[in-house]
Amino acid sequence: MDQQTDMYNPTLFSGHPYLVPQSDRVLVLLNPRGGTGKALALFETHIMPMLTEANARFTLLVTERPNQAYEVVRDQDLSNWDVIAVMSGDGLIFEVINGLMARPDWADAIKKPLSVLPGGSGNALAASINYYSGHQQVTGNKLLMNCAFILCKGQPLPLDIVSLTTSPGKRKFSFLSLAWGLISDVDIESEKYRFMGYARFSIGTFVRLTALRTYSGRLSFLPASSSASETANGSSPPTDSTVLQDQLLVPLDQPVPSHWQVVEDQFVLVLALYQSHLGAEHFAAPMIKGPGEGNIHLYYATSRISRTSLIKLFMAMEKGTHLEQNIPHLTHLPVLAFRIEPHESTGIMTVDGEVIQCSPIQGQIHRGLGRVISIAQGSN
Ligand SMILES: Nc1ncnc2c1ncn2[C@@H]1O[C@H](COP(=O)(O)OP(=O)(O)OP(=O)(O)O)[C@@H](O)[C@H]1O
Repeated sequence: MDQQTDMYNPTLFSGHPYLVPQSDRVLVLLNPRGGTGKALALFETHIMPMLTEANARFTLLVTERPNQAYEVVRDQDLSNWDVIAVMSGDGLIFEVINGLMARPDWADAIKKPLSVLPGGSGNALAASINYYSGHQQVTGNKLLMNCAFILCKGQPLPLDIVSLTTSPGKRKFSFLSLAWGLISDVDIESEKYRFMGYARFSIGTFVRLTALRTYSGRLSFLPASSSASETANGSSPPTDSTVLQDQLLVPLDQPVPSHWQVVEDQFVLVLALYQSHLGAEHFAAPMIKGPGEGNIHLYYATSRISRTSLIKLFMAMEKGTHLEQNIPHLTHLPVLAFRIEPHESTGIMTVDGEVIQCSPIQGQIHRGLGRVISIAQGSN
């Protein structure tokens, strides 16, 4: 579908019947402060008419503070809802996934279909779902309309989730990325240009490239070409089902298993990405064709990379052609698990665009643990 419109117009979708089952009950969680702060108005003018047309019953919950969405999905009876739609940037989706994983019945709860309606400045999952569903790369209201159409016409597909550990018992569940160095610096330092919307990332990249930083540390990873069923210590995975088991990992205070690869260097950037888009115009992993393929795409650049190469990288990333450029000192490989051990605690690390403390962290992918509404290629 390559139709795009700024305004809701039901006739545009004639021939594509709305498939939201009439009985579907949708909980819409909306962050009114996301992006340029227009999410609520856009919901009323663009999304509500589509949901009404689709006979979907929805309840709108406008969040009033950080962490509210986390608490709602952690504490509420989810049987009231068939779909949880999140109209926000990636930050609120992160809250929802972590709220679902904090429930005693997490294994069932995480299967609740999510739907993404872009309403923030970082809309990477929305852009990825838009791509998987066969749409052209678009931004702003066009992306929003495509995602609303996907909510109405799509189906729940498996969503990969990466379990991240920073210290014993301290876990986060991530649907998008772990970044250290240039990419997280730009993401966070450009917050002050939030009023510019998505342009904040271009300005932030330019500013950071003029004063490039390097970070010293150790990066370890388990290439995807290794046997996925192999556990970290060769034994059977633990059977305790009260928590999600990371059978590929050993505790952070122990050396990584001997079949992992280790790189010790000065890094300009490290990025572990598990969706196609890092932002609406950052087509960073074009090889990912669906939300549940089961690989982490690991990129890293060492301090030997030139500024010219970095500019080339970011420019080509807009169209997803960066891997065709053979950029020196940039490595890409699919992995199942990784560990990052910064030598210093200075620097910015982000999980799904949210800042975390810069300290040792490791993660492994759980293929198709969650579910997200998308349109599988070949199914429409
Ligand atoms: N009413 C609110 N006021 C302030 N913050 C809120 C509110 N509701 C949710 N939040 C918080 O705002 C954070 C960022 O939201 P979101 O990701 O939706 O927008 P964004 O513009 O893309 O921001 P970012 O680029 O920082 O991810 C979320 O982590 C959430 O906790």
